[in-house]
Amino acid sequence: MYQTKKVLLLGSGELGKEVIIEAQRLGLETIAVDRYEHAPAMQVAHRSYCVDMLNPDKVREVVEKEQPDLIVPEIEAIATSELVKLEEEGFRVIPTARAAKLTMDREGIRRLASETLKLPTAQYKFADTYEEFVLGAKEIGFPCVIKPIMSSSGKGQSVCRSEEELEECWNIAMEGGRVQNGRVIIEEFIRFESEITLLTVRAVNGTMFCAPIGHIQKDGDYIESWQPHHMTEAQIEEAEKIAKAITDELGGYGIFGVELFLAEDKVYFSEVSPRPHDTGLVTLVTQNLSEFALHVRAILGFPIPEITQLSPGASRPLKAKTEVNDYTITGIEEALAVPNTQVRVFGKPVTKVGRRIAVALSTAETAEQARDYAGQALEKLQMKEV
Ligand SMILES: Nc1ncnc2c1ncn2[C@@H]1O[C@H](COP(=O)(O)OP(=O)(O)OP(=O)(O)O)[C@@H](O)[C@H]1O
Ligand SMILES: NCC(=O)N[C@@H]1O[C@H](COP(=O)([O-])[O-])[C@@H](O)[C@H]1O
Ligand SMILES: [Mg+2]
Repeated sequence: MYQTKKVLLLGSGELGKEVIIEAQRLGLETIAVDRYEHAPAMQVAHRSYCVDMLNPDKVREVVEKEQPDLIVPEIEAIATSELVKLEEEGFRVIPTARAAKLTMDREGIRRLASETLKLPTAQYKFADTYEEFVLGAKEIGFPCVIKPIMSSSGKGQSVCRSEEELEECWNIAMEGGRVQNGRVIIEEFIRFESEITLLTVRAVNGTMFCAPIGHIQKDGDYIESWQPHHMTEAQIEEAEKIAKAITDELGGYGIFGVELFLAEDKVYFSEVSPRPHDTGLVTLVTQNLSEFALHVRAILGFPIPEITQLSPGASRPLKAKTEVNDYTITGIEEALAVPNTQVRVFGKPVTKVGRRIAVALSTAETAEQARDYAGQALEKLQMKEV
């Protein structure tokens, strides 16, 4: 038998699926874990487990049974305090258990970025009860952005434009979080000109940055991303400075998605994923090493001599419009007739409104042209209930 390292992925969505594929390309043994059966990464891993990852005992049980060389968080909603304990016992958590814990909820990472590192962020307040929330929102002012402290892809997020909308925004947050815990963050609404993800990789040979990825978000979830995004020299310098500061603080090896808002006179830090980023799916077609390949190389302690952007590119996710149990995606053949275009189907077992189920990826001579191609491809793709 070929003897190799064992990677245990906590979270098995579309991003994890690509991580597993890259890990297998380097001969690793892969185990996928998630809260539901038939998750995308489970479909390509050697083995899988379906457990409640917010339950510390369940996380420990799988880790102790499998004895992985690397524990790789893929989603924020994990019992990260247990990861801290497992790390103390000698298991390796990517990038570090502290990074997973701090970014698990918006409070840990926001306080670290703003209060400890003094990075520029939107003003913010936290609230546990409706009364605190009302006071906090009035203090921040309208419009403000409300988010459950533990959620991602915009779940439970809303923009509150006036006092009349407070109750509705609170209810959205209570229903959308990944755990039933009332705490929310209230953020000042930043009128940015554009926003980017600066993929930053910490590897054995140092910290490197990918070309900036521009993106557009709707209801807190990305609907389009492209690379490169045009920035001034001063903006790039500021963005890299912020990304270096936050990733140095989090430490460990791996890729980080540093989310930044570009305003006329300022670059704001928004948040950071200590793992591959959804907007970075575009790197599957633009770079010599995708964000997934970079992550795997970095966590194994292998060198990354250079990150080269081979072509401008763009991505457009296909999001389900309804909640169904049996579905298919039509129009793949037509989408693939668009020049320089690929489609990745995630194979999620069921849909929910707004759930990402596939992505169109295109390259072209310019990011604008690539955006146009990816848009044409997306138009052809449709979720159909069967
Ligand atoms: N304070 C803010 N001001 C203006 N827009 C904001 C603010 N906070 C968030 N947004 C918008 O909402 C988007 C999603 O917010 P955020 O990244 O905090 O949510 P998320 O649920 O963590 O998303 P993901 O997991 O996909 O990164 C941002 O990319 C931005 O477009
Ligand atoms: N913004 C974070 C992000 O995109 N995470 C990706 O989405 C999956 C969850 O999707 P689901 O909610 O459809 O199961 C996660 O497992 C990860 O791959
Ligand atoms: Mg985000």
